[in-house]
Amino acid sequence: MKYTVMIPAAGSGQRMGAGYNKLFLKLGDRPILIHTLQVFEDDPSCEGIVLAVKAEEQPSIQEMLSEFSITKVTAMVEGGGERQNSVAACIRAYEGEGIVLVHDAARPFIRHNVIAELVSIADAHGAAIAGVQAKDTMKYAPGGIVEETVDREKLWIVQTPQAFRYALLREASDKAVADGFLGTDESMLVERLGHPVRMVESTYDNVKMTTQEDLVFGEILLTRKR
Ligand SMILES: Nc1ccn([C@@H]2O[C@H](COP(=O)(O)OP(=O)(O)OP(=O)(O)O)[C@@H](O)[C@H]2O)c(=O)n1
Ligand SMILES: C[C@](O)(CO)[C@H](O)COP(=O)(O)O
Repeated sequence: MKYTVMIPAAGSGQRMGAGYNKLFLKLGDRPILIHTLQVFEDDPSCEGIVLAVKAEEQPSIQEMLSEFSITKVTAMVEGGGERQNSVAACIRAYEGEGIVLVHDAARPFIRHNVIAELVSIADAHGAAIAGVQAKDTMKYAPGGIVEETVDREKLWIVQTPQAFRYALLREASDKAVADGFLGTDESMLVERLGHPVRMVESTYDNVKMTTQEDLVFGEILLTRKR
């Protein structure tokens, strides 16, 4: 089953503390961004990549794509102030149909089998998102005061990719914009429509490169990948 992937890459990497977009940081011999794009470049089911970038970073990213022979980027759009704005720009720029995935550029270790399962479930049911089951005890503690220990058997730590029938995602994104609603993932926007979203078991190494510690884990994962 073919799909198109939308990849938001227009963040600032504040929590990484590099002083510039963390996607330019190298893992091994290439930038984080290239590791992530390569997964989809190598996937014969991926028909195209829609990339959201900062306007001022477009020239250097274009050079990076050429240097590493990433050929599947069909559109590069300007991102926005929030992740959701960047994803919305990708959604608006896409003129296709069928199944689309949204995947954080900061998650370079996504596996092909998880992608394939997400696409299959989204094709059958409209919406499917990657996640892993919580491993630690989870508590609800507003203001730092424990109110409830939540049954962790029912809790998932949500990741990307998040896969959707394009028409559903477009409707959800447009409604969120119209309502001024800001979510932290695309699933929230689809949930607001009342459409069921299915979890797909991902892997604990599908880590979002967010803070310095994640880079250490990423270098270890790279050695395992070789
Ligand atoms: N306005 C934004 C914010 C984030 N992203 C992208 O969304 C993904 C997940 O966001 P996050 O990990 O939070 O990246 P940053 O926003 O760069 O990190 P921070 O919050 O630490 O600044 C990243 O690939 C990031 O580039 C984006 O395209 N546009
Ligand atoms: C979309 C996401 O990766 C799912 O866990 C997460 O919500 C992104 O959060 P961020 O703060 O924008 O990195």
